[in-house]
Amino acid sequence: MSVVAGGGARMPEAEGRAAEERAEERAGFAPGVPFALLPFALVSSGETLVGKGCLGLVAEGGEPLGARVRAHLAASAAAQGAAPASPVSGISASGISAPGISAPGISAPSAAGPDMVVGALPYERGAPAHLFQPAELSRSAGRACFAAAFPPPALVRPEPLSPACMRIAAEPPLAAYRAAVAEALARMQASEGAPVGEALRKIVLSRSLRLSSDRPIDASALLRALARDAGVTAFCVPLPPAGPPLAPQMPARALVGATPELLVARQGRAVTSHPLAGSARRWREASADRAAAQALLASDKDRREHGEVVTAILDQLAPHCVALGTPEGTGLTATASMWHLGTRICGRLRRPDLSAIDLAMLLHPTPAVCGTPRAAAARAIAELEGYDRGFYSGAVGWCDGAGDGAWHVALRCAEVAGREARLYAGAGIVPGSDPVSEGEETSAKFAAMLQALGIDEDGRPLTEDGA
Ligand SMILES: C=C(O[C@H]1C=CC=C(C(=O)O)[C@@H]1O)C(=O)O
Repeated sequence: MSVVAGGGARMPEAEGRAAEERAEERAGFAPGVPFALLPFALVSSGETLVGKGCLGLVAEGGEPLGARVRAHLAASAAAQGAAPASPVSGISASGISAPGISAPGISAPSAAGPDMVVGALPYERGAPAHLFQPAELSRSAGRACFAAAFPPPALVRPEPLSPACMRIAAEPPLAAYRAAVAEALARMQASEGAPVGEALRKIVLSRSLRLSSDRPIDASALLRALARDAGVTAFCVPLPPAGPPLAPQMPARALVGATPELLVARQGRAVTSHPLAGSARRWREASADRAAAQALLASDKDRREHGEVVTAILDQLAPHCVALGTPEGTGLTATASMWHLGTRICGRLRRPDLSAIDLAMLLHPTPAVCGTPRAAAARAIAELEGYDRGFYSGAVGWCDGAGDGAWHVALRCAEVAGREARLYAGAGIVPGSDPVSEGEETSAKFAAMLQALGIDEDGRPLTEDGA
């Protein structure tokens, strides 16, 4: 379906587009390479990190990723004639300073370079990660450095002169997704007699929407819109262009999204995870919204779906921790569009040498994005989804030379490249799930990205009140 999205005065299409492309060039957004200048960003109401430029990519290779990150940062420090930089301390209300890291708000170039890598981990454990050492880093409590790095449109470019025209194709179509959910349920039922620990108990199935626009999609505007939700960590990870390395005409790519889920954070010996699973869409009308939240809290199906994730994370962390628990138990977590069941897990590491990236690789993929048992669920996902998830349901985050860092599950996101975007959403399937409801749940999860793009799931423009 082809429709017109957005507002603004109309002018002949070719003329309007040429004017917009001139404006993009003035603002440093060359048409076709709109992400060349995009920073890495993790934006939340608690803490914001913005990394600009790239001093080097963490190499691929046979070593575990954590070891390659340590080697990269040690080599970078040695090349600059310095001992590895001192650990980045915890963030305070006034922000922090460390080598290559500026005070909140303003990025200051550093000769030494930040003692940190940032980037994205793919869903497939064997696929290449995309981690790099930024040239400059800003970090702030709250969002101060976000506003500086991603200024509102009035400061860098005029509003679009004509509305964008966007087409959406569901891949797989909703009916095929429901059929895959039914097949997942059948496989779980068939495995019921399997030996203890081998029966399939949960499979997370996703679907995607392919979007094409008549002009480059503005990833900065998307990020700004997503970051308005106080319940998420909005992110932007610039990715290398897809396709052959010597294909300069390929548009650069970015992973842009708004996740509510913390895979793992490490600060010193303190380790935290905040897994989510079990979901309900939110409603505008307050009593309907409250009823949806209460029904979610009381739902046996959602509690089982959630319990699989908490148990798996506790089991994986336990051998590495001297203390581990869920101090607040399971409760509700809200984004602007979704309710989730969430459980904060806190532990104290036995050894100080297990870094944030080691911990992320230990836990990923949790049953929030894969299933239980992990290997059998991963096989079912590969067969039933039939596409490569790329970085969706992997993780985005950072790790410094001291091993501290935070990795967020890459959810409610899109891979954006030039005029194309691919959006993803999934749902956990357990015995008792219903294919139609799970399809509706994925639609509800698409809402955050679609609202930021100003369209509905069919590509139709949203009205002023977001309906
Ligand atoms: C897989 C997704 O969400 C996960 C995280 C929270 C709740 C989930 C659920 O209720 O199914 C999923 O496990 C997604 O948003 O694509």
